[in-house]
Amino acid sequence: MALLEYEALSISLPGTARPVLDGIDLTVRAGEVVALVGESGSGKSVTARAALGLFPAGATVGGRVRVEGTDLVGADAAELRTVRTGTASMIFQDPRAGINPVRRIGDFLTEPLRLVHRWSRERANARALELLAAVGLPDPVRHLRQFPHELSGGMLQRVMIAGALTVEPRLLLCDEPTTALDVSTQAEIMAVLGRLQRERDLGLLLITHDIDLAAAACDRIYVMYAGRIVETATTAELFAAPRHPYTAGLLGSTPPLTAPEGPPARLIPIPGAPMGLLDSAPGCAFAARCRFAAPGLCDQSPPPLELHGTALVACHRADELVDAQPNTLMREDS
Ligand SMILES: Nc1ncnc2c1ncn2[C@@H]1O[C@H](COP(=O)(O)OP(=O)(O)OP(=O)(O)O)[C@@H](O)[C@H]1O
Repeated sequence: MALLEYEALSISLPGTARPVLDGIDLTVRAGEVVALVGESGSGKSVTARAALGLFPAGATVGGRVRVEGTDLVGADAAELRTVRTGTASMIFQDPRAGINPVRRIGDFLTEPLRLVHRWSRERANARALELLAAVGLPDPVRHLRQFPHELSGGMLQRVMIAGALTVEPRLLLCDEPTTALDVSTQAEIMAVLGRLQRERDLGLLLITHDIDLAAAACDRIYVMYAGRIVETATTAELFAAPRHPYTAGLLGSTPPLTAPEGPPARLIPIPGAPMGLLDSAPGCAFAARCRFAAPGLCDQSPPPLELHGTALVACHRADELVDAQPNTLMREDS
């Protein structure tokens, strides 16, 4: 049984032209690190929140989201509580938005343990101290008494990671956990997450717009566009041979983490803009921005997510493009 499993999850909001999520299939196994990558507005955060049974107000929800077998679509209050206070935890982009500025760090870390799990103050404090040390904060005893404004953004994100781990979850959902931080702090936070994931054998779903960050941290990558998964493969396969033109576009529009030898690669932005919820297309949602779109095919019917080689790809032309090198797929002028 998968730790986290989405099966044809669809979410629609009233007054929109297309679903926020359209038939999402995604799996995270125990101890596995998986990324969900895509541009702003593609539906990554809505997908992550669904793993805690959090759906947008007024939404129509279809399909399944199972956490250790419990389906959160239509789950009752007791099932949701078990998942949210035990199995799964979430870390968000902005640590200051997730913590009460007038409560001490110690209260933030110990209250869930004392109020939900009925731990004694001593036991909860001991656990908080252990976790503050585990996330690499220098003075756990002092930090327990501090207020959020006394810590830097990077230190506070470590506190949020400690908070997410208080109940010993098996699944950690990380929604852009480093986007609000400077570059060197980003690397430190990713290192802390990686170490804790390995030590505790956590299943981890990393939500990010940064495909290089995903590659550095993850075993497998799902690429999302306009509410659909357009490609998924192991990180090595995806980077060696991206099969969807959007994946290739993402790879070509972000600077590589490590500089290759020779002159720096030219970065090529993906032309056009992502599709909003008020726009819809009868065919592939990426067709209007895709230099490989075939009139009469790609603009007519949505491509299904199908196995091409070892990757799942939603592109009508995936087989024709399979031999194209990533740089050919990305070049504007070839
Ligand atoms: N609660 C909500 N009510 C109405 N619309 C929503 C709600 N949550 C998300 N949306 C819309 O759903 C779409 C997907 O949003 P989502 O936050 O999942 O995107 P994202 O890929 O995480 O983008 P970003 O990286 O900018 O956060 C957006 O158009 C957003 O405006």
